[in-house]
Order: sequence, then C-alpha cells, then structure tokens
Amino acid sequence: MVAGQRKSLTDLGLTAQGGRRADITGLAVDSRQVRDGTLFAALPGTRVHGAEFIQYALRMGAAAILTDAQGARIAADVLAESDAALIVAEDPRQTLAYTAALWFGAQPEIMVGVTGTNGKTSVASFCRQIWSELGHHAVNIGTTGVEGAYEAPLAHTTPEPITLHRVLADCAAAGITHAAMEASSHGLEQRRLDGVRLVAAGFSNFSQDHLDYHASFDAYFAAKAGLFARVLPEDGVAVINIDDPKGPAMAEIARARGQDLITVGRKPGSDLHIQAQRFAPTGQDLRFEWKGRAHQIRLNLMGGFQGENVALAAGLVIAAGSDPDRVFDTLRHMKTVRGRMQLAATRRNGAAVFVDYAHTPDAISTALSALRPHVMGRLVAIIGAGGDRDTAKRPLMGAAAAENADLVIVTDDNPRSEDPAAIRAAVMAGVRDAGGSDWATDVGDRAEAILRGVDMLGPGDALLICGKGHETGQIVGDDVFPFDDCEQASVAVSALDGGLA
Ligand SMILES: CC(=O)N[C@H]1[C@@H](OP(=O)(O)OP(=O)(O)OC[C@H]2O[C@@H](n3ccc(=O)[nH]c3=O)[C@H](O)[C@@H]2O)O[C@H](CO)[C@@H](O)[C@@H]1O[C@H](C)C(=O)N[C@@H](C)C(=O)N[C@H](CCC(=O)O)C(=O)O
Ligand SMILES: Nc1ncnc2c1ncn2[C@@H]1O[C@H](COP(=O)(O)OP(=O)(O)OP(=O)(O)O)[C@@H](O)[C@H]1O
Ligand SMILES: N[C@H](CCC[C@H](N)C(=O)O)C(=O)O
Ligand SMILES: [Mg+2]
Repeated sequence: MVAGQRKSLTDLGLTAQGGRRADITGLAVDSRQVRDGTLFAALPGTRVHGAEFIQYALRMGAAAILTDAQGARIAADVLAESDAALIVAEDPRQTLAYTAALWFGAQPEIMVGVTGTNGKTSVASFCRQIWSELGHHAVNIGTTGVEGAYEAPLAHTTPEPITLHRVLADCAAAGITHAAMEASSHGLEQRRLDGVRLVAAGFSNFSQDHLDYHASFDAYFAAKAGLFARVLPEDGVAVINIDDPKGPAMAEIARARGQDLITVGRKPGSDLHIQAQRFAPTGQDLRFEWKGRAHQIRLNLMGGFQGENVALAAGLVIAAGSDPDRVFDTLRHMKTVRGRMQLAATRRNGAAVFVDYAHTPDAISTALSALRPHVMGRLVAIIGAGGDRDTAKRPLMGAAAAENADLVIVTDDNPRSEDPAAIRAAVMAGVRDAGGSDWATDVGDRAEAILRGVDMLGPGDALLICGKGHETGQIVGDDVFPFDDCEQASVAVSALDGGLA
C-alpha cells in the first residue's frame, strides 16, 4: 500500500452516482480488508456476489463502493442509507484494474506479457534472463513469484490487480526497467492485467486445461485471446507461435487490432524461424534465422519445446526494442526454470532424473517426447493429477504418459479435498485405455513412487517426474505437507546408490 496516500475519485478516473466525492485511502477486493476510507470493489464471484459484503465494508469505513448493476441492486437498501460514493460499472473488474493502475502509479518502463496453455513461466523467465544479460534491471512475474533483480513471492500466476500494481510499483521503485509477466486465462478473463502497459505480448500454444473454470474450449481460447484483443494496445507488437494450430487465429486477432506481428516457428517464412535443432545428452544446438540472418546457438536446456520457448522470448525482447544480434548472443547463457525439465539427480550408473511441471495431457506428452531424443535407454514417467481441478484431463494425462513413456507410475499430486485413490484410478483408466496397463503401477505415496521410479533406472535410462515442478508442498485436504520432487529424487538416489550420486 502507498502509505498515507489519499486520492480523489477523479484522480482515480472514477465518477460516482450523483457526483458524490470521496477521499480514498486504499483499495480492497475483500471486505475483510476494508479500512477507513477504502474503496471496496464488490465483484461478482463464482460462489457469491461481493455485493453481499457491502454492508460489512460500510461498517468498516468504506468511502466508496465499486460494483456492477446487479451488485447495486443486491445492496440497494444499505447503499441508500450510506453516504459512501457508489460507482456502478459495466465491467467492475476492468474498472478495478484501471483504478489500481492509477492508485499505485509507476510501472516498469518496458513490459511484455505472455499467454498460452504451457510455457508462460519459461518464456517470462527467458525474457528476464535475456534482459539481464543485456545489462537491464529486469524481472519476471508469475507462477514462481517475482524473480530477477527484485524478488517477492506471489500466490497467483497473474495476481489480482491490487496486488499486481503494488508489485509493479515496488519493482519500479527498486529501479526495475524491464518486466515480463505471465497472463493466465483466469487473469485475462477477470481483467486482472487490463491496467498494465504492455509494449509486446506473446502467445505460446493452446491445449486442454482449466475446463473446470472456463465454460468451453472456445471460452478458454477467448480468454487467452483477450491479451491481444484488449490488453495489448494497438501500437503494441504481437509475437505469435504460428505453428500452434491456434497461432493463425491469434495472429488474425492481433492484425485486426492493427498490432505489428512477429511470427515465430519452425516453418520457413516465420519471421523468427527455427531452422534446425540437434539434441545432445546435456542440451541442444539450435539454428535460428531472423530477417535472413542465421544464428547458431548452443542451448544448455533439455527438450525441443524449450527451443520454442527461447525463440518466443527472443522475439518478445526484440519486439520490446533490443538489438537482435545482441539478443541471440545471450541465448547460450539461458538456464532452466526451476522445475521445468530440471536435472534433479543422476544415478551412479549415469541414469538421469528430471523434474517437470507437466500437469496437462499436452504437457505430459510434450515433456516425455521432448526428453526421448536425449535418452538412449528406457523412459520412465511418474504422473498424477490434482484434486479439485479439471476432472476430464485425468484419463487424458494417463493416456499421454502411456503413449510416450516405457514405464508409468501413477501417484498423488495435490489431492486437495478429493479421494486420492479415485483420482489415481481415473488417471490409470486412461493409461489402460491407451494399452499401458501391463507396465503401469499405482503407488499412492509420492516419495515411494519416486524411490521405485529411480530404482527402475538402468544405464542410459531416464526418469521424468511430472506435475509438481517447483512446488514445495503436497496438498492433502486442508494440509500442506512439505514435499519437493527434486529433493526426493536426490534422497532416492542416495538411498539406492549409497550417497554417491
Ligand atoms: C476461480 C477464481 O479465479 N476466483 C477468483 C475470484 O473469486 P471468486 O469468484 O471465487 O470469489 P467468491 O468467493 O465467489 O467471492 C466473490 C467476491 O466476494 C469477495 N468476498 C468474499 C468473502 C468475504 O467475506 N468478503 C468478500 O469481500 C471476494 O473477494 C470476491 O471478490 O475473484 C477473486 C477476487 O478477484 C480472486 O481472488 C479469486 O481467485 C482465487 C483466489 C483463485 O484461486 N484463483 C485461481 C484459480 C487462479 O486465478 N489461478 C490462475 C492460474 C491458473 C493456472 O494457469 O494454472 C492464476 O493466475 O493464478
Ligand atoms: N512450449 C511448450 N510447449 C508444450 N509444453 C510446454 C512448453 N513449455 C513448457 N511446457 C510444459 O509445460 C510445463 C509448464 O511450463 P511453464 O511453467 O513454463 O508453463 P506455464 O504456462 O507457466 O504453466 P502454468 O499455467 O501452470 O503457470 C513444463 O513443465 C513443460 O512440461
Ligand atoms: N496452476 C495449476 C497448477 C497445477 C499443478 C499440479 N501440481 C496440481 O496441483 O494439479 C493449478 O492450480 O491448477
Ligand atoms: Mg506459469
């Protein structure tokens, strides 16, 4: 919070009904955080309308209420008896985003956003790493928190606007000039980043996820498309993975807005073209072409898709104004994002254990097939699906593992309020339908699953532990038990190889 700050509604770009004025001392989206002088945004929710809490907010001293027509109706009686200012907006979440931007003021000068089902965290991190290599004070903002020249934890991939703009203002105050942020579909749908000033935006790919929240595939796509259709201004640059089946549609949306377009892909004719890729046990060699000029780069990253993520990041940094030759020159320094195709441990016989955040059907098949060319022997996969999340993806995740690994272990991954055995059974059903039941095992305890997976590894084999990536806890019911896949992989290797890993 900007301590002691006061702003009028006019300063915040707001007009109250009946021209009422108010001196605002802070913003809150949750009535329990309202203090004297707060503007309370009473938003329509998935469980309840925030307007149900207006009465409480007024009692706590709210000076203004921002809501929609429905909210104003719900709280009509209490509002009639209050002298708080009432702002009724058609889209109160968007209005809140603009208000938060004006309340907190400063943002890093150069900001880019990235959306897509998979790869957002990786692309945002690579953008930050490139900028840092170029000597800029840079951060990435998303699932792994705020990372780089300024660090802070975050609870969400795309924080709600009040937190987001507080973080952006803190970054700017700390001298951060460049920021790359993830735009989650929830964040876009809820207009969380509508007040962010982007110079460029990227699209990585589109596949199944979050159908528990979005009504349909089309609604999920429309949410993501909002980054180009609404958030990125007309003079921004859209950087699109044109090889994704949804790439051309996204490019069309950007073109229709008059945005400049940079296409990235493996097909000749893309502006940033991945011409060749060769895999080695510890990384890959890549040949990029940008505006007719070739750049040969050694990447110390596993997986073909990391090449695509690096290309998208390079495209975004170029779109944001950096010199292309210098950008390509930094790529050999890129380091993997925590929990993304990360080498966690190596057995004495040379077999490698990787940890990856793949938690969607597409990510599981991508991660496994990406690892395959680096591996001489068998590929073992450990997978599990989260509780209280999209149930439809569970069998598809099982099938993806069965189709792309030689051995599969199904285990728990944050069962939350659900019965863990039932989640595993749903995943296992997918493994079975894909013909993998003979070589799949169900091991509920994740530590034991990892121990068993590591024990299976002979020389030249590799294990991919999917689902938790950088996470450090196992969520069971309301409890979070400390759990770190990388740490467990090391423990397992030490236990089996006598601590000589
Ligand atoms: C599903 C979802 O996105 N929910 C968001 C939504 O809450 P909601 O619609 O469920 O809220 P609700 O419980 O119905 O309550 C309605 C309103 O009443 C308010 N309220 C509620 C109780 C009270 O006592 N007083 C009060 O004022 C709430 O703050 C809310 O504004 O609106 C809230 C306020 O803006 C958000 O904080 C909340 O995000 C929650 C915390 C969340 O967990 N979101 C996750 C799913 C999310 O956004 N994830 C994405 C990434 C996903 C991915 O890519 O994997 C992310 O960007 O992190
Ligand atoms: N370009 C890509 N194409 C397909 N799969 C990818 C790609 N990049 C990453 N993945 C897979 O998705 C997983 C998550 O990667 P990352 O964290 O970068 O994505 P994200 O979009 O930020 O995910 P989230 O929505 O959970 O925040 C990785 O562990 C990997 O398995
Ligand atoms: N942001 C994603 C992460 C899922 C990670 C996986 N470990 C799980 O718990 O399903 C979600 O909350 O749906
Ligand atoms: Mg992410």
